[in-house]
Amino acid sequence: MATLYSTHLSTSSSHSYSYASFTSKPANLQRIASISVSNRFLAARVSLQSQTNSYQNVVGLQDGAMATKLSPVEGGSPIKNLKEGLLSVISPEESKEAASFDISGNESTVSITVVGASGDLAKKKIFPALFALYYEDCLPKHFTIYGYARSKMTDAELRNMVSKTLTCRIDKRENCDEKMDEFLKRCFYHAGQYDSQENFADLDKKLKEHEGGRVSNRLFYLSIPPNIFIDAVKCASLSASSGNGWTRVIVEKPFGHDSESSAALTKSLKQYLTEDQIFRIDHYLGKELVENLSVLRFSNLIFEPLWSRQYIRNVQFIFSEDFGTEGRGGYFDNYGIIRDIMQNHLLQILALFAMETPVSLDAEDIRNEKVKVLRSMRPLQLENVVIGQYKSHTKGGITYPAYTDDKTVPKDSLTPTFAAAALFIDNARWDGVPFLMKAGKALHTKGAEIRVQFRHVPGNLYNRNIGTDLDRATNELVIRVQPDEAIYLKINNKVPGLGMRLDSSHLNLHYAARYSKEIPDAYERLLLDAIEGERRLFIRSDELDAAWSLFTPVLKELEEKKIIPEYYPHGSRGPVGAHYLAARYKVRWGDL
Ligand SMILES: NC(=O)C1=CN([C@@H]2O[C@H](COP(=O)(O)OP(=O)(O)OC[C@H]3O[C@@H](n4cnc5c(N)ncnc54)[C@H](OP(=O)(O)O)[C@@H]3O)[C@@H](O)[C@H]2O)C=CC1
Ligand SMILES: O=C1O[C@H](COP(=O)(O)O)[C@@H](O)[C@H](O)[C@H]1O
Repeated sequence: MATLYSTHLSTSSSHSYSYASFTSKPANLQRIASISVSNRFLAARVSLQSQTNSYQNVVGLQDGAMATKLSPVEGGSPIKNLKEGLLSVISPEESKEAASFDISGNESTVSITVVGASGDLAKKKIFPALFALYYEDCLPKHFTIYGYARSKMTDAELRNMVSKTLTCRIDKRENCDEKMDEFLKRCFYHAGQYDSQENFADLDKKLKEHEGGRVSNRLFYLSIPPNIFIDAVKCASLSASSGNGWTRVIVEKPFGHDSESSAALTKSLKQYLTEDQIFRIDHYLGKELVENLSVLRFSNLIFEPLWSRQYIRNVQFIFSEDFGTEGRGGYFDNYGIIRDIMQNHLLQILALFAMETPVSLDAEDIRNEKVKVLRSMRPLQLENVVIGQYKSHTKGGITYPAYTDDKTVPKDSLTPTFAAAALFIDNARWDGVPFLMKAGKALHTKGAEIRVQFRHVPGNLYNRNIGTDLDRATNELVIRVQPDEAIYLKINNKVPGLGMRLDSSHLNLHYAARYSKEIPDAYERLLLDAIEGERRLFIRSDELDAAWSLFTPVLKELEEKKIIPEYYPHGSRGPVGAHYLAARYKVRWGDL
């Protein structure tokens, strides 16, 4: 008889939930430590413990119903009987039921506490993402969501607040209202201070009531200002962590202000949590096109051979917003655009872009490669940075405010709302290739993209037809992260006709045209990963240290020397200094 040891998997196929089971228990197997199956990644990681050793193995799954034999495990002598292990995929109905059991066959539950539930991020992103996961049937059978903050609110008031931001997928909308009602019934609120163990102990009691004696797994999402992270972690960990399941904490950025404060934050967090329990979120890593970066590169033969200094002239990471810091000036003024966007979002994308092929898709293998890239980089030099700040601008009778018009920003603030930087990776693959970053608020457009500019064709036969501007004729690969996601490659082609005129065209993978399914929000992917214990898209502490080491010296220098930013009109293309910086490295920004 098959014994159930397992957990759930989620997928978009008809077999949306399944469990893994062994048809017979290998004789010398003491316990199955964990089986995490996710055919989001078409793989299962199986961890086993025998009397003397622990083993891990990753097995492939094919979409839909199938069974996979486990091959002998790595490390030490294989457990012979393990070959008898069989992963089987069952029907959605059976499996939804099975998903609520842990590996020992006990019923389990997940409690998600949004700490800072009254805030902007909770309303805008976290609750809508949790609802989207519920709507897509991705949350476990037994789950409860708690909002926690100091504001006084009843459950009904929280539900009312949350309901205003919930939406259903445009491409589905089936049973939308019904699903929203069901979801809201699973949301509760507990008012408390962030530094009160007593208040968290009260929360613990309420969570236990909902958990009803099942194995309790608890996820805390710290959606609060950074100065209260540690208080909240201390109280949650001492008074409200799970007694018999896992406890994980998602920590929002900023992870410190510089190398020293970041190290101090990590040290304090580790007084109460192990590194495995800390999920440092960078929501750019959850964006669909950022996820696709590795797929594009490592699953297509045509790109990887070109991915080096030999063929790539420069790489550009560009972020722009067409609005200012409205409403967040108080936070922003302490950080500035380099800390807000470059040191985390753009640098994380750069590391993924430039890393060597990881040994596997396992979180540690990927993070190992990313950290190597970061540690091979030269700390940013002052001469390789341009900073700007937006000033007021009147257009069409409307006056757009300056950054310093924000009441929460000091009138004499020098905080950059724009920055451009040139970075270098001193390794064999990327030696001498400029990696340019540009990020700004209150610019003329909103978007995020990666631009890869390839070298000129040597001895170009078509020089005459192209003219003198060789730059315009080089290939460029653009990964448009947002909005209107796309991956396109700029190539040269002949204009049809009897003459020989060259044109530049795009081979375009335009997501809206190619896929009818709505792209999930980054927070959905990351919340689901945290629930499933998948760490691939979260920042490890050594990555964080390496990232701060690159930016801390220049940030200090900018602040100590009180460097005046170049002022640019609200709604413009930003400071002209960014063009001089690029030109110094013979680069032209691709977004012009
Ligand atoms: N908003 C966004 O778009 C993004 C936010 N983040 C990060 O996410 C976290 C949450 O952001 P956001 O929701 O905007 O933050 P908020 O400023 O809205 O704060 C969240 C909640 O924390 C409580 N709070 C605020 N200030 C204090 C304080 N000084 N002392 C104690 N409690 C306080 C308030 O709840 P109450 O008074 O009810 O206790 C508030 O509702 C922050 O770390 C932020 O940097 C990251 C990316 C984007
Ligand atoms: O982390 C942050 O990101 C947002 C931009 O995120 P997006 O997903 O809307 O592109 C930015 O506005 C904010 O300043 C920053 O803290």
